[in-house]
Amino acid sequence: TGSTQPQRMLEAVQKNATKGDPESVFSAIDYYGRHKEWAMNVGDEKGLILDSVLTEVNPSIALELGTYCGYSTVRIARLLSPGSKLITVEFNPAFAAVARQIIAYAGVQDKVTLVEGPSGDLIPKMKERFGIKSFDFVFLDHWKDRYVPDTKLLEDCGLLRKGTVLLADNVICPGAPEYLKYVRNSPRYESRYFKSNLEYSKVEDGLEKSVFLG
Ligand SMILES: Nc1ncnc2c1ncn2[C@@H]1O[C@H](/C=C/CNC(=O)c2cc([N+](=O)[O-])cc(O)c2O)[C@@H](O)[C@H]1O
Ligand SMILES: [Mg+2]
Repeated sequence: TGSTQPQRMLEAVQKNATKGDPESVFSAIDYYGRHKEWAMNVGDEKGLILDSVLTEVNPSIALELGTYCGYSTVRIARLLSPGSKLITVEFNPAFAAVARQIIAYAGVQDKVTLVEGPSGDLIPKMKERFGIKSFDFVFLDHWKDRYVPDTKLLEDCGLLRKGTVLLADNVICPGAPEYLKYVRNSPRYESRYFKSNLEYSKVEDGLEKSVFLG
């Protein structure tokens, strides 16, 4: 009955997931996205790649651009070590409101700070507002034409350090061609493509993992 897709996803979580169990929350969203109504979550297949990169990096401070309903927020937060934090940025208040409820339902709210507003405005304020020196991990999953400007902004604001890992969703579908050119041609990044499929579909998509070299 929810009027928007995020609201319908929240209902699916409340109906099918177990409170405090992050795995059941993102599994309920995957079930919904695969069997009820396609949704732009990173999903279960690419989610396994996200999980493995996260486990390898084990970030103390992580950033997510584009919360949407909080699927990847929950997926990331569940793997963070005690004391580690994820800052997630979302400029649509309605989506942010749903994401907060999904994050809370999963029980990962203590690890997550959801900041409402456009990434372009918020990134320059990260240091002063959150006392961050630099990010260990960044997940890019917002509008695809913002990947390059926001990556440059993160560089210019000194928010990347030698070894920071950027992981970008959808570099094939819908595609982020300028971003691929940027990170693959820059001597400041060591980039690698992880081939997969678009969420809940057979279309090719993948994640680009780029390590900032300083
Ligand atoms: N500058 C900004 N600052 C803060 N929040 C921002 C933002 N730009 C966008 N957002 C938010 O991030 C989400 C957008 C995701 C775009 N993904 C997509 O368009 C997308 C599309 C497909 N697809 O069409 O197959 C598949 C996918 O996995 C996708 O992520 C929305 O929640 C939007 O409100
Ligand atoms: Mg995506």
